[in-house]
Amino acid sequence: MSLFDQRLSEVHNRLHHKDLSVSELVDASLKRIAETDGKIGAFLTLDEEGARKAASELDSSSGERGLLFGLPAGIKDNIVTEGLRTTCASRFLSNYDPIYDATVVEKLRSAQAVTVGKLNMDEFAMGGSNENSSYHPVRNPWDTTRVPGGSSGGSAASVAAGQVYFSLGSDTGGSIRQPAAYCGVVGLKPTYGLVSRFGLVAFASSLDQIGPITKNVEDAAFVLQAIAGHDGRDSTSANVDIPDYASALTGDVKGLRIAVPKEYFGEGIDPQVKERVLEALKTYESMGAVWEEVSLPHTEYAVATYYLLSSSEASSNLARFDGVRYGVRAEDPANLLDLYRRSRSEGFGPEVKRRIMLGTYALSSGYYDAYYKKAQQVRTLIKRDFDQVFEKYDVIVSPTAPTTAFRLGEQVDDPLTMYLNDICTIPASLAGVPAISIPCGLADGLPVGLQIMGKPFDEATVLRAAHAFEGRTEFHKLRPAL
Ligand SMILES: NC(=O)C[C@H](N)C(=O)O
Repeated sequence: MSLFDQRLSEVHNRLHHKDLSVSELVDASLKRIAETDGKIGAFLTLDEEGARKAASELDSSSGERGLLFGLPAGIKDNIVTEGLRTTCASRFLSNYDPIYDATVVEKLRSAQAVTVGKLNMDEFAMGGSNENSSYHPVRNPWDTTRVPGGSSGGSAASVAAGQVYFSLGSDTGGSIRQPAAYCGVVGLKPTYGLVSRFGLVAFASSLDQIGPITKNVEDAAFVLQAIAGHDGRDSTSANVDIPDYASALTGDVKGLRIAVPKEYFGEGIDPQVKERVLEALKTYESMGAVWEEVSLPHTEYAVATYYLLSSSEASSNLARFDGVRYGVRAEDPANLLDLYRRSRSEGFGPEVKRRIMLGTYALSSGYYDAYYKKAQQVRTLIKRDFDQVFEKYDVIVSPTAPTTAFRLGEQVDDPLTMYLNDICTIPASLAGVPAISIPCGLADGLPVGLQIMGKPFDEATVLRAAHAFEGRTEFHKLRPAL
């Protein structure tokens, strides 16, 4: 068993008894990356020197230990790290070394985790396969001819490949959960506002959330504990009490009321994926939970609503990349307009350009009411569907993605098919509610993800339900043969 397959409590126990050092943990991470990343491509930047230095400082430190003491972590490359290159997997930011740390990075440091590097992703988090990285694609550790999902593909693949103990990803419409499902790991998108977005390069500000990717639910609870909380530097950060998530993991789901929305089991859902999810519901039944079919009637509009709103917000957020303030500047511009035009044409990849154009169109006068405003109204209807179901039920369960990981190249020229992969994850994003993906079995040797959605700020119940399932099953222990 690899060091990173041990539970956090075991690792901490060994560190405490000096049977293991932080330097050994970091060396194990760097060695595994050196051995496997040629095949996977999860990392864009490694910080070997910084990680080794942090490890030796922790080894010689005394006093109370942080929650994530000594654990090697990878960070998605759209979360800024002081002095450590942060590219968002874009050519535009190929020379960007931030002058500050994101709040989550500060929080990881104060919890004493060790950052080993920055993880590959779809450019500016736009994509569901990681093929939109301007540098190189990520490959799925279960089958390197397949995609790891996206946009946090590097974050999910690095945990699945045992390169790091945990990682951080970001989720706008499924970018933590779908890659976690494809790579057979745990991925949690918190309630909008629970985790600070300060220092997350904005894609769609009303949807973006940072969250953990881990090998098991208990670790997800610990990482969430470390990164959640109010931050005055993010105006959308919620000022709520943060419960002790680990103490919610009781293993007990007796009487838990599970809603199963029929719209998530229709056309386009792979029969084997459906089968695994129905088996998971039987497992819940055997533990004393009760489930019933419900309807979330506006589900069919979710994908269109999301791509209108997220592209509109992206077109506005990405206006800051103009070759003047950030990023690579076009050579020898004839005038200011030429500078803008060529810097943006050369800096952004095709998918980012597509979204900027879609979003600019949706926001332009004359079309605003028909597209952007209408989409905002539909978003409210989708949110209401959730509110109504949560009046009677504690959680909503569905597949995380309609299929398992597809092959590289299979959908890259077909943006619409690519967008439809988000059908199960987007509604929770639009409603702003928490959702986790956990492994629930294999289909033709590839991992299937189970999605559990919860009430706003009720991560504790989501984690409890996910953890109880893990206690009854062995799926989270399956590892790819790399
Ligand atoms: N960013 C996300 O959450 C993933 C989604 N597939 C998108 O491209 O927008």
